[in-house]
Amino acid sequence: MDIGNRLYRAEQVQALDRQAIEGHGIAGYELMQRAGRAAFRALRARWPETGALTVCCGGGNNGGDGYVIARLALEAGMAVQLIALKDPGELAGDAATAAADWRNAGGSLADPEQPLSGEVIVDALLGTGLDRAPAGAYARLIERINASGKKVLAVDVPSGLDADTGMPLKPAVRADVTTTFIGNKRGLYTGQAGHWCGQRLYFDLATPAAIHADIDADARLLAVADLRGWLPPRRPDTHKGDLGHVLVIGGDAGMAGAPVLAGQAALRTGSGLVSLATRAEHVGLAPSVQPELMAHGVETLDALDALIERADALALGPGLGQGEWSRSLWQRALIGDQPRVVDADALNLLAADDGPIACPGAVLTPHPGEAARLLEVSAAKVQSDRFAAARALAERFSAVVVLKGHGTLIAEPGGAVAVCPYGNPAMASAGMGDALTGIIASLLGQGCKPFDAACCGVLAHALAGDAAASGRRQIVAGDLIDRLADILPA
Ligand SMILES: NC(=O)C1=CN([C@@H]2O[C@H](COP(=O)(O)OP(=O)(O)OC[C@H]3O[C@@H](n4cnc5c(N)ncnc54)[C@H](O)[C@@H]3O)[C@@H](O)[C@H]2O)[C@H](O)CC1
Ligand SMILES: [K+]
Repeated sequence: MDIGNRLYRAEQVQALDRQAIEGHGIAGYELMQRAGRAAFRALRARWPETGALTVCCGGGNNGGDGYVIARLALEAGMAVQLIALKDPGELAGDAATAAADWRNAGGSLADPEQPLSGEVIVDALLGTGLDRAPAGAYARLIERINASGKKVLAVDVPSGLDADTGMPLKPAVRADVTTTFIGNKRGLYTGQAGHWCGQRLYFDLATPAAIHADIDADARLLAVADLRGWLPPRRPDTHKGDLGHVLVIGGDAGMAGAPVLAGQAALRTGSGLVSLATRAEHVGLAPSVQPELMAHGVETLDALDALIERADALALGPGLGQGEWSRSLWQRALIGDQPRVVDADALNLLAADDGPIACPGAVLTPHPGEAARLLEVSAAKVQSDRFAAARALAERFSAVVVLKGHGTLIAEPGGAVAVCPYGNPAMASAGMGDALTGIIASLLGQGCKPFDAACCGVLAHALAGDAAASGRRQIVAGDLIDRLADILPA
């Protein structure tokens, strides 16, 4: 796995720093200079015409990185307005060295009350040392940076953003680019992080891979290259019977289309056969929009049992509703031998049930609101630490959990967590969840293990959404489903 796809908490990154310094003899100031060089190069690459910088330096090593950047800019002939929130003479360690080198290169402090004059602002106020909400001069400068309308490069972490959770301890710097070093931070990839980080660039600073040997990543970033490894190989003699039969259960009054979208997505993901168990009055819809789908009106549990019997995987929940009919199907289909996806109203029924029901072999796919109901907390609490929420759900229901939203998380009982860095706001519309349910159910039916099916499904869904959106403001689930074939390698 690419080192940059290993995601860490801030305290783990500090341990990596120590490993590099104490375990491999790379001086801290050498690392700081490499960080400053990497950030400066990224800045020049992104904004090559820039001739003037404003560099905002805090009182620790994040500020130290800023002094390195300021010195490099001076040496490149750029104008540099450096605003220091701590007297450089009071800095310690590597930051003091960086400030001295900046001073020797001709650097001088700007009046902090002057307007921010640079074309690009470098945020080197706070990094992994953030331990409280910015206040006083830090808060005021962060607000000035955000109000400036200038382009912003954040050093290591946007100041004020919690590197573990992706939540801003307001105020936080809103950056166009965030350059992060040595250990990629898990909080840069989920929740609100995309809003505060902008483009995320990771640099290993040429530290030896060995520094990662003794520190287990807290999570991993999904990568496009992972897709092929999860997809069952196709042999020349493969036939539809080899590719699984998915049964989609849902489609109560007013929601006839949800199971159809899930079924279409399952077909596009490679299922051999897809059936729908839905309201009798909805049976005609599926074949009329997708003749490859088989649809059955299920008004008795015997009829459902016969269909479940023939299925290799279930997609339980799209448009299921929460009435008597819904609940009877849900009770029959929630637990069983086949792997299953439990989504939408099937999750709400699960949350309404007294006491958690273990769902071994299942993949639960809540959005933050459904997750909140399942954990009996507020949605804000879920979003305040998505990693903790996803892990708690996986343990509570003994199931793989997909916590949807920006930076979707996939957690399995026992702790492994994957993060999806793809997807876009044009996907915020009804039906996207039904499509994801169908994709994951299809992969389960093709023999993928639940965690792999969830990771592969989330990744394919997000990549198809990016391909379908490509700059548009809004797409519908059908647009995404149509792009799955382009995303999934033969
Ligand atoms: N360690 C290395 O070899 C490298 C580190 N790099 C950079 O260093 C920072 C981490 O530096 P650190 O001094 O630990 O913390 P910060 O600079 O983020 O914070 C400094 C200091 O500020 C105090 N503080 C915390 N929260 C607040 C707040 N809200 N307001 C004011 N002050 C606050 C607290 O005492 C902190 O200790 C890392 O991010 C990298 O940028 C190099 O990049 C690589 C080598
Ligand atoms: K910063």
